[in-house]
Amino acid sequence: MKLVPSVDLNDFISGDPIKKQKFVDEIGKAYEDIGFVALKGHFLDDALVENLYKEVKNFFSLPLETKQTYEIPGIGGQRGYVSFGKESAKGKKEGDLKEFWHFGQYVENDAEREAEYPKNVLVEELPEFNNIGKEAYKMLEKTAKYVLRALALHLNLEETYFDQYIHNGNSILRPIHYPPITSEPKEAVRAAAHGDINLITLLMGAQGRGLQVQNHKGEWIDAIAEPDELMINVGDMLSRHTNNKLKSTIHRVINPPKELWGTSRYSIPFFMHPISDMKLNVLKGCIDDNNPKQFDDITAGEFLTERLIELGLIKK
Ligand SMILES: O=C(O)CCC(=O)C(=O)O
Ligand SMILES: [Fe+2]
Repeated sequence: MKLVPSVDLNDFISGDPIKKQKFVDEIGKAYEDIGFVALKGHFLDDALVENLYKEVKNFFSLPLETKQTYEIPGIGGQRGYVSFGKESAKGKKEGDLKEFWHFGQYVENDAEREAEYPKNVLVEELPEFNNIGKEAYKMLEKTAKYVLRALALHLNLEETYFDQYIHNGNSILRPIHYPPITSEPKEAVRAAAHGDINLITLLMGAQGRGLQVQNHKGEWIDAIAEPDELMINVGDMLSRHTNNKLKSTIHRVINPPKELWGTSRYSIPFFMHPISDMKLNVLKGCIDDNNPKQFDDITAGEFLTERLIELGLIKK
């Protein structure tokens, strides 16, 4: 049984109103149910994906001392390198078995917003890593914009409702390396069960086994995408904003069986965040007698800070 539904973004941008509506209905239904889709027809071409993986592998292969020169204190790991074991899922004390990098927004024509965000960190040893990261960031952001337009229509909002909040938004592209496992990990896993913080997440690299999502019955389901698909899921910000009509599904990355401990896993999520002043207050259209308002009013900025403290990335 295929458990994560597949959709094709070409339907949405085809100009054919019937196909467009079909996409809106399919993704809307999937997000009210399992909270995940596998999406074809995104804006990353094969060469970009291949080069991105090559550069990401080059970066994580650098000596630890070199990588650590890019670990910047005081910014909650929001740009540059975060070393192995630093991040733990909300409520968990063991660190995840991963190291990662963060590319952030390339702000256009807004000095105030630019001053709000930490600067992107450039890797001197790998000029192409910086260039390809920026290109992938832009293409994932563009893909996410169309997905959010479809969701706006599903929620009976203006199609471009989210555009104002995501332009120059606080999105993050996070290449992750889960290194080979060299000793009994005990309680630690590659990524402990969690919901994502942001509006939506676009994940490259869910082709191999490892990623699992939890269904309504509490069962863990393998989420595996085709090589040309991105896995796209709802995050907690969008779930709050829609009064949990759209579901932010708990997911995790399990450790491989012992015979595969020697292999690395690479994955590259793009966390689509809005600008920090977006109000995540529950939309009026998502409240009714059967589903009264479930969440307090909060801005995206306040919510993010709360969660980064819980993840151990910023200290109180
Ligand atoms: O590595 C993966 O496949 C998923 C990672 C993930 O869920 C996350 O970083 O939020
Ligand atoms: Fe996640």
